[in-house]
Amino acid sequence: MRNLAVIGTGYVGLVTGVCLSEVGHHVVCIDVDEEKVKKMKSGIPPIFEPGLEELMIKNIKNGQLHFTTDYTEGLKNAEVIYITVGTPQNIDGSADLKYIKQVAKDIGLHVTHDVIVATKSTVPVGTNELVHKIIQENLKENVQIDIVSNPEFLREGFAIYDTFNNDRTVIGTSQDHAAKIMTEINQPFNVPIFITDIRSAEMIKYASNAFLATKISFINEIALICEKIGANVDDVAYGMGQDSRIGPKFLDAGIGYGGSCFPKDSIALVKMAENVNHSFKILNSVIEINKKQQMILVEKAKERFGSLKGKKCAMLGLSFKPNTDDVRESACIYISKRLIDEGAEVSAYDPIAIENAKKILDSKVKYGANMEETLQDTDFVFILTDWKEFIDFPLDKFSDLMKFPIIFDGRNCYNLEDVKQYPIEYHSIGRASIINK
Ligand SMILES: NC(=O)c1ccc[n+]([C@@H]2O[C@H](COP(=O)([O-])OP(=O)(O)OC[C@H]3O[C@@H](n4cnc5c(N)ncnc54)[C@H](O)[C@@H]3O)[C@@H](O)[C@H]2O)c1
Ligand SMILES: O=c1ccn([C@@H]2O[C@H](COP(=O)(O)OP(=O)(O)O[C@H]3O[C@H](CO)[C@@H](O)[C@H](O)[C@H]3O)[C@@H](O)[C@H]2O)c(=O)[nH]1
Repeated sequence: MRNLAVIGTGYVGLVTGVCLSEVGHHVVCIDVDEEKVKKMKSGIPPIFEPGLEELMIKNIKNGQLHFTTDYTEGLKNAEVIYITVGTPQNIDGSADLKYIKQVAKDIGLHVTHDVIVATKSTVPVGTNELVHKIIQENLKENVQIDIVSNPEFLREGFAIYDTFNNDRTVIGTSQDHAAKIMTEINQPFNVPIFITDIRSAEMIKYASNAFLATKISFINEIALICEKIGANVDDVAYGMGQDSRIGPKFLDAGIGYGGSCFPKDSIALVKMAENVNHSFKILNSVIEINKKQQMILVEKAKERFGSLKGKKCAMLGLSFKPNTDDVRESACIYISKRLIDEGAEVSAYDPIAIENAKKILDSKVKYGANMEETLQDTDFVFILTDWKEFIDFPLDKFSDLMKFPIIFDGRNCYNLEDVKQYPIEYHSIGRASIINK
């Protein structure tokens, strides 16, 4: 088993550190955020991720997992250093590499022995070469630095499961020695390993996210056509997904994709293509379709009511998808703003993301303690996230709590035949509306 350092403890860093310690490696996680490190040292994860806390506490207790803000201490024995810091967007949409560059400099300044540096952050093609250059420029000792691109494919909400059950691990390197060590470190996860060159590994990550985003925008366009021609997009997606060349996943029509990855990575890939004089037309359309799709419920509500001025809306679901408290690029940000601009009153509820939402949504948004309180006396509901709590909510309760239940479901949470049993007006995505008085 190896001594490893993980720099950055966001989703990727913390999950990576915890899972590597779980399979027996000795891991030190380094972060510049002192508050966060203090919390993690006492076993409190700064993010909500099913199963993470238990594994974290277990491995801290058995001495496999440590946290520090000190690079000297953190890198002292590391045979592999993982870089997992954020790569947010610049104003023009390209990837902002300021955290990556800072980390590369700090590795150069602190490392005193031969080491492999593996980048897990999503970085534009060529970045690992830049990381190598910055480390070399700052080295104080004559040591060997091997560079590896090791992109991360985990999904929030399934991060631990994905680490142990991923479809592939990608290792990009030109060094046989580095490929051998990285393969050995990853062996306990039992995930197929694909070794390639650094640039291809970097591109695999962006191309994968862009392709998944494309599937989502494609089915959302199909949904809009289904509504106009009287087909049911859920059945269409099911029928398409039966073809193994297409596959059933990522064909759920809805209010588009959000989160910390697809929106930023798709724009970053467009920019990367522009830098080599290629106009990435499909991906530009995917992004444009997604922006439009995020507003689809507002358009439906405006069509239904004429004006939203003075209307009371209950917004259910604030995280960008279920099983996470992450609200980064969640559709609720744009939808609530538009509702307020249209003069509507917005009450909102989410099982776990309210505190994060409060930090970014307009102060005019009011929050309910539960679904019942949020729905009380509202004119219409927007369902933005397919939380199990919403799917399981008894449909008759909508009529009990609302003046007259008008539901705009952005995630197709309910079966149309079930809805027909209740006095509910129901508008969903890519399916016929139900007007039951
Ligand atoms: N979130 C995901 O599900 C996911 C999945 C796959 C890939 N990625 C990619 O992984 C990268 C990280 O994403 P995230 O969501 O985990 O990031 P994040 O922004 O949530 O966390 C980054 C962490 O790095 C720390 N940090 C910043 N500068 C540092 C420094 N100089 N030294 C030490 N720590 C430092 C921050 O304090 C923070 O804790 C991004 O490139 C992202 O695109 C994310
Ligand atoms: O059929 C679908 C599938 C997803 N979504 C939406 O797409 C977004 C992203 O969902 P998901 O991919 O499950 O979440 P992430 O945690 O953002 O994971 C993506 O982004 C990560 C960061 O790069 C990658 O590591 C993962 O492989 C990739 O799935 C969410 O808003 C979902 O609601 C749909 O609208 N329809």
